[in-house]
Order: sequence, then C-alpha cells, then structure tokens
Amino acid sequence: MDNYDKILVSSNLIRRHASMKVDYSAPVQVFMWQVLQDSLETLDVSRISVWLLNSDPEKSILECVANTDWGVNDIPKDLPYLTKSDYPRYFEAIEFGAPIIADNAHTDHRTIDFTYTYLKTENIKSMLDTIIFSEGSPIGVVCFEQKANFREWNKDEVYFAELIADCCTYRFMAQKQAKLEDKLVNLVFYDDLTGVYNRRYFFDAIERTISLHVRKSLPLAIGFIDFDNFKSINDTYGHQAGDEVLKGFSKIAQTFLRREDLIFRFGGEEFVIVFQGVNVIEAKNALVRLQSGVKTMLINHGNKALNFTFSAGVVELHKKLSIKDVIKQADKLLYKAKKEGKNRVEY
Ligand SMILES: Nc1nc2c(ncn2[C@@H]2O[C@H](COP(=O)(O)OP(=O)(O)OP(=O)(O)O)[C@@H](O)[C@H]2O)c(=O)[nH]1
Repeated sequence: MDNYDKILVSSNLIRRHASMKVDYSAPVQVFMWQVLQDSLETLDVSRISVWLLNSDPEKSILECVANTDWGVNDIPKDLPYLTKSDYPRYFEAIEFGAPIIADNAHTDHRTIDFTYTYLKTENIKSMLDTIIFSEGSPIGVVCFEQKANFREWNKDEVYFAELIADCCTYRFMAQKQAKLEDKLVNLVFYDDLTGVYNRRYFFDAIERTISLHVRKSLPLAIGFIDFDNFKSINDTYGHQAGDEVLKGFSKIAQTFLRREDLIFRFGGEEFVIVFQGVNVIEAKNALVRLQSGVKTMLINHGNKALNFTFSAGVVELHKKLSIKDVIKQADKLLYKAKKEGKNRVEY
C-alpha cells in the first residue's frame, strides 16, 4: 500500500470512529484518544497534541487538552499552555485559519519563536498544525510534530491532518450538544434550588409508579410535607436563609430515607416523598425518623444554626384512589397536623 492508500483507508476508519457516541463528560484526552492514536500511526509522526484557545475575547491562551505522549487517563494536573504574548506569530497564524505547514519549524516565521523554548530541547524538526473551528471561528489547533529529522509534509498528509482537526470540531460540537441536553433533562426533572425531583416530574412519574405497584400488589405510600412557620425563618433571617433550609432539608432527607424513596419538591416549602413498597405505618415511621434527623442535623447560615420542624400527612395508595384523591386526603391530614400543634405526622 502506498502512502496515499494508507491515508485513504485510515481516514475512512477515523471518520467512522469519530461519528461514534462517546462519553462527552470525559476529558478531551479520553474522548479523542482513539482518533489521535490512529492518526499517529497513519502519519508516522512523533507526537500529536490538541490545543484549545481560551474563551476570552483576546483568545490569549492556548491550553493543551490532549497529547499522545500522555496515557489515556494520564492527564497532568496543570495543563501546559502557551500565551499570545510569548508566541504572537503562532497565534496570528491560528487566527488566520490556514494550516501551518512548517517543514522546518526552526525557520518558519510562524513557529520560529518555539526554537529555543522547546524545539531544540525536544529535538523537534517539523510541525504541521491544522485548525479546529467552531461556528466559523478558530477555537484551537491539532499539532503534529516530527522529531529527529526534517520532513516535507505532502498534500495528502495535510488533508489528513485537516480531517483530524475536523474530527475535533465534530466531537466538540457533539459535546456542546450533550451538555445542553443534560441541562434540559435537569430542567425537566429536577428542582433548581434543591436538586431533588420537581413537581412536573411528580405528575409524570406517579401514574407509572402507581400502576407498577398495583400490578405487583406492592404497597405504596405518599408523604406530604409542609414546613412549620417557614415564613418566620424568611422574616427573621432573610430569604437566603430560607433557601439554605430548603437545600439542607433535601440533603438530610436523602441521607435519612432509603434509595428507593423518591423525593420531590412540590411547591415553595412543600415536599412529597413517595415510599415504594412501603405501607402507611412504615412510611409514617420513616417520616418521624426524618423529623428527628431534622432536629439533630444543623443547617448553618453564616455563623447561625437554623432550626425548623415540619408537619406531614401520609396516605397509602390503593386501586380505587386517584392521585387527585390522594392529594385531597393529604391536604386534610396536613391541616389536622398543623391544627393539632405542628411538628406531627398524621396518617
Ligand atoms: N426562602 C424561600 N422561601 C420560600 C420559597 N418558597 C416559598 N417560600 C416562603 O415560604 C413561606 C410559606 O409561608 P406560609 O404558607 O405562611 O407557611 P408557614 O409560615 O410555614 O406556616 P405554617 O404552614 O402554618 O406552619 C412564605 O414566606 C414564602 O415566601 C423559596 O423557594 N425560598
């Protein structure tokens, strides 16, 4: 196989590989690993690295985010970086957007500034850098380096190197998309402030949970929680302190309840807990335990420890009870708990 055929076969494999779904929450070193390793072999170069411009308007720092000299998970704690003030001509070339084809990196005007800082010490003779774009602008560079001997990069090699930069573009775009999807999923299912499930998801999940439990003849209980005198916490310590209490309560509930208990923020200072496979007495006991948890685990706001209590009503689900009826019953029980002195669980 001549060089052209080798590049053709490899570029096809790499394009296919780059289109695969990968874990975009992993570092670039991990999700670009296979593409960079394959390219290393195809171009027969000494090293490939991926560098990204920081997002400030000056784009004055270029940070190395992947390098074939590192192991797949062996990423330095402090990433190497280059600054525009040290290498202005190199940064200008990146902003221009054309590949930097430096057969002799020691004399090429775009890479000459590297000569004494690292080309000579690392014995690098030739460089080929291709630009990573996003929305039409350069955002980084893939750097192919040849050690020991000078090398004339041919046209096919440059096209191949550009393809690798395009694979980076593709993966960064997919990563952006994946992050956006994660954010949307969070908005749909979770409460922004406390991180527990939100009210919208309660109504979405509850029908399915009920039908599953009815089909399997398993008990299912729902606890409705309302904080006592919450207004006075806001009024005394401020709204932010109230928010701390809501967040703290969610954490305490996650610690005190079982994994299969689902916690929802239903409204301002109202929470709902769905106890799966649990009858009303067991659910009531769990809520009483949670009440003592709330008493012992302090929520700090500044240098103050905030105390609060809650009242709750617990309803056990059965076939004939609709979710509307459950909420109505829980409301009545909560009203009773409040009327009879608060800090109580009625069932
Ligand atoms: N900090 C904060 N406060 C909230 C939030 N949502 C609702 N609240 C407050 O919760 C308080 C609820 O007050 P009330 O409905 O009078 O209830 P309460 O003071 O707990 O009184 P009882 O239910 O009778 O014990 C109001 O002051 C709301 O402003 C929130 O997201 N953050």
